Amino acid sequence: MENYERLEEIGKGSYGSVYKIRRKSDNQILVWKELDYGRMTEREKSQVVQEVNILSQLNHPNIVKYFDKIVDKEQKKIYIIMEYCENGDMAQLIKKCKTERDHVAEDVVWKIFVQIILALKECHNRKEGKVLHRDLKPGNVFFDIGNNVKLGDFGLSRILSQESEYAHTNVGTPYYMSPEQINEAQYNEKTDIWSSGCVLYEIIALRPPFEASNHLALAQKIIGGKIERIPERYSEDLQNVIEWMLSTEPEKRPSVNELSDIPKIKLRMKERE
Ligand SMILES: CNC(=O)c1c(C)[nH]c(/C=C2\C(=O)Nc3ccc(Cl)cc32)c1C
Repeated sequence: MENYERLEEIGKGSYGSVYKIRRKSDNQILVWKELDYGRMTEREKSQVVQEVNILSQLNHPNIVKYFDKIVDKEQKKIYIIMEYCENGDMAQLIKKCKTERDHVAEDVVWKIFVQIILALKECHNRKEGKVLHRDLKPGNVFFDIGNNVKLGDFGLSRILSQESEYAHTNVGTPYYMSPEQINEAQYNEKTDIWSSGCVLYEIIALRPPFEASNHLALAQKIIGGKIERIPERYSEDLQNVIEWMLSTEPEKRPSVNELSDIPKIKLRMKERE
């Protein structure tokens, strides 16, 4: 703790607050997610261990970098130290576009989309067992100083060990919940594909693809599978990939590898190599 100076609170992650901090040794600006495990159930505690374990193993330019963790036994707090993303999260970008009645240019949408796919590829194609993020939403997609996309907050993530191909605990934010999660069926990496389709839709339409005033009506819309076309200014290509990702049946959704073969995505992935 003494190695860092805590600066202002900048956000609320799952289970705790995110603070901007300064590492005294080199004045590097980082963040820590402060978690009060004193009030956590055993399950929640093991989830935190899982989060730190997963984050420390994932090393990719489009996933927030994990640096260290500090456990304060007296205060019963754990601090997860990660990289600072100067330009905040995508929820703020969407809010800004809405207030300024502005739209995200199609080219920027593809750039963001490609980086989310690259981050998901790192998670889903991991040889030690695919990692499901499970809580993809605009509030968990961050931008660094260069506006590079950083997938963050693996607070609800899960490593799918080889044998158990499916997970079944029900978590995640209602808006972005997939049909299979609502049906309490089993789900796998295609659930992340669904929620990244929701995120992509929201960057474009500046609202989630499925909205309702209560969970039941929302669930009916999500299972109903009707999606309003994205604004006319955006291409058929974009509309088609979103519809593909938001297929009600998980098997019909593309994998990260199938998404990588879409010409407009393949092209931009090559540019980033
Ligand atoms: C108003 N808050 C912000 O603009 C903001 C900024 C400048 N950074 C953040 C958040 C993070 C940040 O900067 N790095 C992070 C690493 C992991 C997680 Cl879960 C969150 C962050 C936020 C929410």
